[in-house]
Amino acid sequence: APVEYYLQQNASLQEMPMPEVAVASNTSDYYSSQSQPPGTSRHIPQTIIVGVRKGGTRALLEMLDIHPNIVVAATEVHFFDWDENYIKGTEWYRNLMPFSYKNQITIEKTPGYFTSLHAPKRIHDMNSSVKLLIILRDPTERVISDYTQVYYNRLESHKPVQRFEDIVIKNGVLNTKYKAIQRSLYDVHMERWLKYFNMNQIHIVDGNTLIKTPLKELQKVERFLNLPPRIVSSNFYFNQTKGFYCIRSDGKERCLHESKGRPHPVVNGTVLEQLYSYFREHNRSFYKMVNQSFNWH
Ligand SMILES: Nc1ncnc2c1ncn2[C@@H]1O[C@H](COP(=O)(O)OS(=O)(=O)O)[C@@H](OP(=O)(O)O)[C@H]1O
Repeated sequence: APVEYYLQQNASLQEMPMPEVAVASNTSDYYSSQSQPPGTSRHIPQTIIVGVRKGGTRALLEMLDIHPNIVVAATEVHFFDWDENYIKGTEWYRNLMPFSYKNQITIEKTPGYFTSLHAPKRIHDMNSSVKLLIILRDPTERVISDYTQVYYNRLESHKPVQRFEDIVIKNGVLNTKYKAIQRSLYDVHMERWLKYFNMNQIHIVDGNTLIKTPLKELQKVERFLNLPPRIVSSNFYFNQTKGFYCIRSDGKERCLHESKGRPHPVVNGTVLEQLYSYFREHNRSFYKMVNQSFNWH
């Protein structure tokens, strides 16, 4: 069956991400729950973070929220990938956006858009000049992160869990039908986006770099969005306990939710090699497509 077949099975409950919560009281969620400040209104997003799931989408959104010219939707909206939301129409979508001033851009993130069959066309139909942000990380690392999330979701709902290796290897060969593997075929998904959007409307954020040197990646995004540089190194501090950078903004410090940055299982070396070699060709084709290389295995 084609890749699309497996991706359409996305909605199975056990694979659903946990509902995301806003990390701090100074996010736009808090802002939008307030009464409408004079001179503001709700706008459909001029920029959308379309994925990828487990790429670092929440970190990217929260870090962009530092910028005074950016307001962000606090929750994942799933407008373009879930039919039951899409049929509610653009006004429904707009009403979920925070209030913004004229000099601010609205950003929402829904990681599921990247692998959705319908999202590219639907987003294009809404606004053909929208700017898209896609945050990607090493595809094998992304599979392990995806597995880890489902693992914890299942533990929390008292469902049985399987070892990573037992899902990924079936009858001695790589189980390429595993949805987490399908989601890491970046070239397959990117092809659909490029049917509707030019590369000059798309900016790819390196999720591995965002973890290590967030400022560097955010400055590139500021430039892509034609925003004045406002995000600075003092907006970040490394939290030793969490093992990740956290955010300092408006006199407050905040780290992402504990479900972000969870330890991954140690994966058998042979299995890792099988994954690396499976993705290698796809990565090469992706680099060509976007005219950009990444340090993936
Ligand atoms: N600063 C900071 N703090 C915490 N976590 C960070 C940060 N920057 C990037 N990341 C990485 O973000 C990964 C989660 O990605 P997403 O937010 O896209 O996940 S989701 O699809 O919305 O569930 C998450 O994946 P895991 O490490 O597997 O938990 C992190 O590696």
